[in-house]
Amino acid sequence: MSSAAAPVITIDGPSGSGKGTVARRVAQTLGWHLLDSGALYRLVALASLRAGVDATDEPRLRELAVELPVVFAVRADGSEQIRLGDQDVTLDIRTEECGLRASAVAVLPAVREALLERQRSFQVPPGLVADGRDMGTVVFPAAALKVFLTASAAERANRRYKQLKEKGLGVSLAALSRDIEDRDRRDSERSVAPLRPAADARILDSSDLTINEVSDKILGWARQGQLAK
Ligand SMILES: Nc1ncnc2c1ncn2[C@@H]1O[C@H](COP(=O)(O)OP(=O)(O)O)[C@@H](O)[C@H]1O
Ligand SMILES: Nc1ccn([C@H]2C[C@H](O)[C@@H](COP(=O)(O)OP(=O)(O)O)O2)c(=O)n1
Repeated sequence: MSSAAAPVITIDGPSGSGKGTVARRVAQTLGWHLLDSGALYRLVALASLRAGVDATDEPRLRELAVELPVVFAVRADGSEQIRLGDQDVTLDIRTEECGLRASAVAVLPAVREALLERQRSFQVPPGLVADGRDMGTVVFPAAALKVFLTASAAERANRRYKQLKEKGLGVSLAALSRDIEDRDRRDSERSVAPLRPAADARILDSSDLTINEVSDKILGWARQGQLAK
């Protein structure tokens, strides 16, 4: 099978809707590859913060995105590790500071363009599950199954609050709710690749569903579409 023929499932949606968690589960169940596209934007954000590059300096940010020395690795205990050069940045990219900066650099067309081919290179057999904002609309418009995962803003803020606390990254719920609102607005209102469902996406509201229920629903759609047994 050529790599272009490898099937893709896209899961797009706003922050805290559960995309990353569910994409990982679906990929594991199917034995497919995983693309956490948000991690790439977060890595550009972190690299820019560390290099003292301004969030509006499009030419320098583009360079950082082109050069990004990222390695998605698995540790001996099976956990995932994200490296930037020889530095383990798995946790550093998950802070709200990095999320907000990622949302800011993601507005810039040159940054998005610089990351496009890198994202498409993940489409290899036996298949790919890709999560982000524009996976179904821009990066993989021919994906076999497109899901747009949502949840109420309050539920998403609560989830993110618990998640960051578990990781030892302290933040107040009120500040987090504001950050999520800001990010929702910026991600949805930008002119290039805004956050919105593809015309052929299935919309799934996870506010009252467990992680298992969401994963099973998507796997059911994959089976209906003959993508899985
Ligand atoms: N359906 C769900 N019900 C309850 N918690 C969830 C659900 N989906 C995800 N979560 C939790 O919410 C947090 C954010 O999920 P994550 O997958 O990182 O969201 P996203 O990638 O959309 O930002 C994680 O701690 C995850 O375990
Ligand atoms: N495909 C993507 C993925 C992320 N982004 C931008 C917009 C998001 O606010 C940031 C961070 O994305 P990420 O998916 O890691 O964020 P959440 O886990 O949903 O909070 O990057 C994007 O513009 N396009």
